Amino acid sequence: KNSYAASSEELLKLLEVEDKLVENLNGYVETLRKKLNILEQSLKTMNFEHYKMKDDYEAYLGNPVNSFRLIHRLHTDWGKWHQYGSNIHKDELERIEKAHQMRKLLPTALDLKQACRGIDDLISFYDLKPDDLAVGFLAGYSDPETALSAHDCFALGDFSMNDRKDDRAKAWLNASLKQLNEEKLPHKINPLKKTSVLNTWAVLQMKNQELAHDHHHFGKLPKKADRNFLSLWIYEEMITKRKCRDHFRQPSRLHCRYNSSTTAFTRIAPLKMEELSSDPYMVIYHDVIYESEINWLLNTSEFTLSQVGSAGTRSDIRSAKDSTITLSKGRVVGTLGQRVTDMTGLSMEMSDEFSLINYGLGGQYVLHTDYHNHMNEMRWRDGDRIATVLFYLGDVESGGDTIFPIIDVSVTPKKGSAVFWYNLHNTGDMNIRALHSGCPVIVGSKYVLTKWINELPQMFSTPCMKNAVYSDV
Ligand SMILES: O=C(O)CCC(=O)C(=O)O
Ligand SMILES: [Fe+2]
Repeated sequence: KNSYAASSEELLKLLEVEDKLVENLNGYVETLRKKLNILEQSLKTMNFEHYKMKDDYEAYLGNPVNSFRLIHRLHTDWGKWHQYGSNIHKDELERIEKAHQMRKLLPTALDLKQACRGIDDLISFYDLKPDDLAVGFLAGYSDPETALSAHDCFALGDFSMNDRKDDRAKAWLNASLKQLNEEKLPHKINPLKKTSVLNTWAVLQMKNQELAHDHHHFGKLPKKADRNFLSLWIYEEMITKRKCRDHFRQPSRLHCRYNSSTTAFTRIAPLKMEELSSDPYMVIYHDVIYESEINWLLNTSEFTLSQVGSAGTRSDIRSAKDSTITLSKGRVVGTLGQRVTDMTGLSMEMSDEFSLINYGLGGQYVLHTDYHNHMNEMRWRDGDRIATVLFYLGDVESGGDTIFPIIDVSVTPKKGSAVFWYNLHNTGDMNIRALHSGCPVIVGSKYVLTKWINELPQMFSTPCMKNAVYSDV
């Protein structure tokens, strides 16, 4: 048997095959529709009698003719219904048999592979984008009629993955998810499950990290971490050690207690907190934001697609979808501002507005520090970000930890928790140990709410230690 993908002659034959299949399925649907019509008719008749009787069955049965009819129809009609239902029409059977016969004319797995290879070559040779193909944009022409289905994209993603083109595979999987969300005519008999796509994604993600582990970049890097190279170096180290992947949430070296001392509020309603690090000072609060507040945040905010904000640039590697929003209005925002004060003992004056970030599949926040480290008059005028509070608005199925690679702390998003840490030393110097990153989301989506706290209004409430020991890396 010839390969279908190879020539247009062969493809023409396939068109004929499809013609016949469509004709056959049409006939099958027609036969079933006739059957359905008959059944609907009988149902009407039988319902009519049945409900007439139920209206007032004493009156109904008081009439001997009705009693006779009841017995008669139960004896004959209902028995016939069973017979009719179990009797598969000859035409029906023939249609199924024909579809079965035609299976041997259908393309095989090998044909599909060759077709995938064809598309893949097009992409390689002409530098096309899977995203463009997915929506029917090809070589300058846009035709929604030729858009690929979620299933198509998934098949191409699977092919690219087996062909070791991981970036391309990810692009296809993304396109597949997008089509899944937008599909107007989803396939009822052979539906594509979202979890299948997500699982393949997860496999890909893990494979990537395996590869990163195999390349020992270490040798090429400066032995003594030069300040300028620090970021790069740590980043490499992070990948190599697969910190994101290992869920090595450190058991708390310090201790867990209730915070009942920061403000008057916490004295009445202590917050559950867990200390993660003393340099920089870092704690997690549990159950610190209510379900109702989370719902308000997620339902009221309009997500605008944009790159993750000023503190860190978004990864070039990939980031499926993320969005930031500034929340400046609303009662909940005021309440949450007060909550942050209760947690930190810090004033919210001059701080950035809350920022809501949503990460989709593979979404990440590359290694960064939250401070600006302006070393001129801007610092005295605008202040720097002394501390950060990061609320987790939901759980993440897999991935998405916030990691602090220098101090080996990793925080797994947990709905209702918040992590608080200092970015600056008491001296006002930046603390490089607060370097952090949002790991790529593997499965699920991640919502966080960030408050970057300004140093200036804290002037009189935080201790000033002029000659503090500079505890760098
Ligand atoms: O999403 C995360 O885990 C990190 C977010 C972050 O670093 C920030 O908002 O500054
Ligand atoms: Fe950050």
